[in-house]
Amino acid sequence: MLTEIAILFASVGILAILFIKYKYGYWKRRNVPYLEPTFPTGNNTSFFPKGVAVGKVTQYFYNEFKARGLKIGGVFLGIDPNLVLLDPEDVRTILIKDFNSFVDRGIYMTKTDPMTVHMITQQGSEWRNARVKYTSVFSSAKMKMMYDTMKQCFTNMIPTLDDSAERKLDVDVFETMACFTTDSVGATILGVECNSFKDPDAEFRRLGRHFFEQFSPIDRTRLFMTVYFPDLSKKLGITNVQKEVSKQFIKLIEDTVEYREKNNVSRKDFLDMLIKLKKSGEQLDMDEIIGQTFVFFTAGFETSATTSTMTLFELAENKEAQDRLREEVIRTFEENNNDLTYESLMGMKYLGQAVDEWPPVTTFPRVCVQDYKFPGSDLIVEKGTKVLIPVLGLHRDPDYYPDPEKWNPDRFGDRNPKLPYFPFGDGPRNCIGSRYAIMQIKIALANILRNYRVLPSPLTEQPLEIDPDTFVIRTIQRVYLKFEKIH
Ligand code: HEM
Repeated sequence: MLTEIAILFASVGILAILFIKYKYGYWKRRNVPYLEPTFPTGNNTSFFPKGVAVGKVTQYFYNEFKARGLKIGGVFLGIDPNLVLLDPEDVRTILIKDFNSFVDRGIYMTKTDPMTVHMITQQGSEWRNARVKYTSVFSSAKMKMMYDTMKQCFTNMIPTLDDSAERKLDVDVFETMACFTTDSVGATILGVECNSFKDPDAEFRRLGRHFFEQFSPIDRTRLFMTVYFPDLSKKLGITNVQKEVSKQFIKLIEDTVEYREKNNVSRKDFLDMLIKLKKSGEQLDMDEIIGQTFVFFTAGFETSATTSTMTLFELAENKEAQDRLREEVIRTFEENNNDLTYESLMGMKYLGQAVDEWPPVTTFPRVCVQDYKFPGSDLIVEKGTKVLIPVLGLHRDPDYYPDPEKWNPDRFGDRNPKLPYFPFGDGPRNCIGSRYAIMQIKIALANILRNYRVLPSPLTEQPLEIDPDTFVIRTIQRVYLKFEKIH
């Protein structure tokens, strides 16, 4: 009996090794230059990624292939082959012109958890229907409608910054920006007052922190499985959202929708628009409301908080740029009767350039949905192949952006549109929330600069390094700054 069990194990082991070897032979068989993978993570360097997708490692892929003079290269994430595109023209072609062959992202979702099913992960016609439905929710008219609410949320930050300025405290900038973006997203999307500044343990801030920063060994194992073995994970119904986060968020949304429907409450927020869509006969059930509001909440606060944090850090290090930006802000306020309208905020040129210098996303993927031949090449990309856009690699390539590590908003003064720049993706599946994000970041930066001088803090350990495990750029070290009130 023991011998038979040993033979069974040995056979399964040998079959598994042969299967993995076969999978790792994919790019060789297709004659595509590739990086040698190692089981189980393939070419990813991060064993326990903290999120849904790979991150900084894509810059390494980009640099490796670029050093070999290549325009495309093959890598493996887990055992799945991924094609890395280096040529900005190829990137634009698949995102825009030949979008129909690359509609999906292939980011993990499972129907067993509604929190994982939303616009980022939806595929094919399901995604198309959602995109049509929600495009109007993000129109510039709707942004203007939310502008005052967002501006109001900024005032929540003032007592904290005033107090820190008076007591000369070092401020944890990401935490402060995340409290603002959480309040703002909570108010404009869910119509709730999050009170993140008043209560450090406020429910929504706690949820956001939990989702992006706190992973138990079980959560990490789930993330490992869903990133490296998505097909098996799907069969097993494994979710990549922490159970506690799911439970709390679902309850919050269900209770709010039920309350509003029962009491006929109408508000100027996204949830209200979704409830109205549901009432108007659109196909929209509670699971969909949960998934979409969850992605608006998570995509809405973390990325904007990162860009705001890093821009403030750079401004503290570059006094001249800070003074120049403050001058523009004060002039704009003065020209508008000491107020800041939506139009005047969006019209500030140097502010726009400063924000453009810190795009927070490292990469985004596409999946080939029908066999595709690249123009001017013999390569046929097979249906089902994942394609990685190495955004960080492209944005920090000195051939396009000289001295790329130096923060220099002037490089966006008269940017050549041919240069690769994909902070919000591109084409029909670009970021639906880009207007919202820019408005939110600009409100924070303009109002801070008008009221405070931002200074470096000795508590920030430099040089700052990007955490390799995250998909949105996060520094390993916390960023602290000092704020000095301008009277
Ligand atoms: C600085 C802030 C932000 C950045 C840098 C950012 C970046 C991105 C990127 C790179 C993509 C993928 C685009 C592609 O595949 O072509 C994306 C998609 C998306 N983003 Fe954002 N985003 C930001 C803020 C927001 C906000 C505020 C929201 C919503 C409130 C949002 C909602 C979404 C959604 C729903 C998608 C999926 C769109 C689709 O598949 O149709 N994002 N974002």
